Amino acid sequence: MTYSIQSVSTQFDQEIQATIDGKTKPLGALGQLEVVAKQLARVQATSTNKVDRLVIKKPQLIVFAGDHGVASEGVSIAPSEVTGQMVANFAQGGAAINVFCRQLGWQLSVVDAGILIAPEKELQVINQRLGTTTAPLHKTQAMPLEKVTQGFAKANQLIKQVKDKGSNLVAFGEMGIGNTTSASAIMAAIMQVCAKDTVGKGTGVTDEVVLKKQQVVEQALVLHKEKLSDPIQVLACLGGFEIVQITGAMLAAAQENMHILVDGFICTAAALVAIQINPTVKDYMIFAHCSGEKGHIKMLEWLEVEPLLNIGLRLGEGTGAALALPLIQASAAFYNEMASFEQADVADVV
Ligand SMILES: Cc1cc2ncn([C@H]3O[C@H](COP(=O)(O)O)[C@@H](O)[C@H]3O)c2cc1C
Ligand SMILES: O=C(O)c1cccnc1
Repeated sequence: MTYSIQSVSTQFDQEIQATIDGKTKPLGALGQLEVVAKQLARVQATSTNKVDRLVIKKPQLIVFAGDHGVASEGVSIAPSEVTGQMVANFAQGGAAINVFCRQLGWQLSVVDAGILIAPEKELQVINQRLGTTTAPLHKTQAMPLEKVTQGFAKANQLIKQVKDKGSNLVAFGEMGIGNTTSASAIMAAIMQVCAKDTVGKGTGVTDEVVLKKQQVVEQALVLHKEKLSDPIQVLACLGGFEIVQITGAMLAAAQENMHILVDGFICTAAALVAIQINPTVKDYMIFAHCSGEKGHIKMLEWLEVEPLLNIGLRLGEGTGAALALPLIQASAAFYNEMASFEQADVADVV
């Protein structure tokens, strides 16, 4: 699958910076909100050729769920069944992500990307199943290559629908017991670092289990060594059905000129792969937070990006992304609504 992602417009950079600097505040005093405002303006100018007003329309959060064969190695505090149980919880409105979406005005969709226990028919879960679970990544490929292509196609369609409904900002969350092991393996493969630097406690496993996770990841990296220079193969060998679809959805969202809000460790692993596939996608990404999961800060440093929040979240589900939305809205609001020195008749300090 190839993506045609436009480089974001830089032709209005001077005008954007002048607008930001002209507001009634000391230069740079709104910190990262100014960085986000500039990024929003660049992305929006790419399709509108205008930078006079920024809009955040119908923010949409999508949680993708997938089960992982590696979970049977005991790499999590929970068994695989919990993935399906949490999917039902999402559909019934009881999870952390539901609470924050209700509080903050996100539209929330839940996607079954391939889980062991399929949700009851009456539950509102979008069926984009690529299977029931991946294979254990340290013993064989997690999935055949075709599943990656299929997953990208499904994600693409979903993003088109979201765009058609009028959204210009999409965030992703994930649910999948064992997926910090998969994400750690992806991180190690792409950043070319060893398992020791990528594996953390996930749901909160003991130090003994962390060692077991490291061994599993090391074994997977050795097993698939020949294939890991290709990002699509990285997904097939080490990924999960939810991670595949998040990667595809990020690329599709950039192609649709939408803002992408990246959540924690697992979603950033998907972002790493997406950037390998098409580096331009990065211009559309805003990094919501720095997770408490050990490897996340290293991923963010490697990407040379600054997350908006650092409040020790280590949950996933898209919770960090959900909580960062008000900051993005604040960035657009100050850009649109703050008076300039001239308008307010304040002596210009610039
Ligand atoms: C009840 C429960 C709710 C969750 N919500 C998100 N996760 C998070 O934990 C999992 C990753 O950690 P690990 O690799 O250690 O399994 C993912 O499902 C992630 O979304 C949860 C985990 C549990 C147990
Ligand atoms: O940062 C995350 O996304 C995360 C960390 C631990 C467990 N689940 C998700």
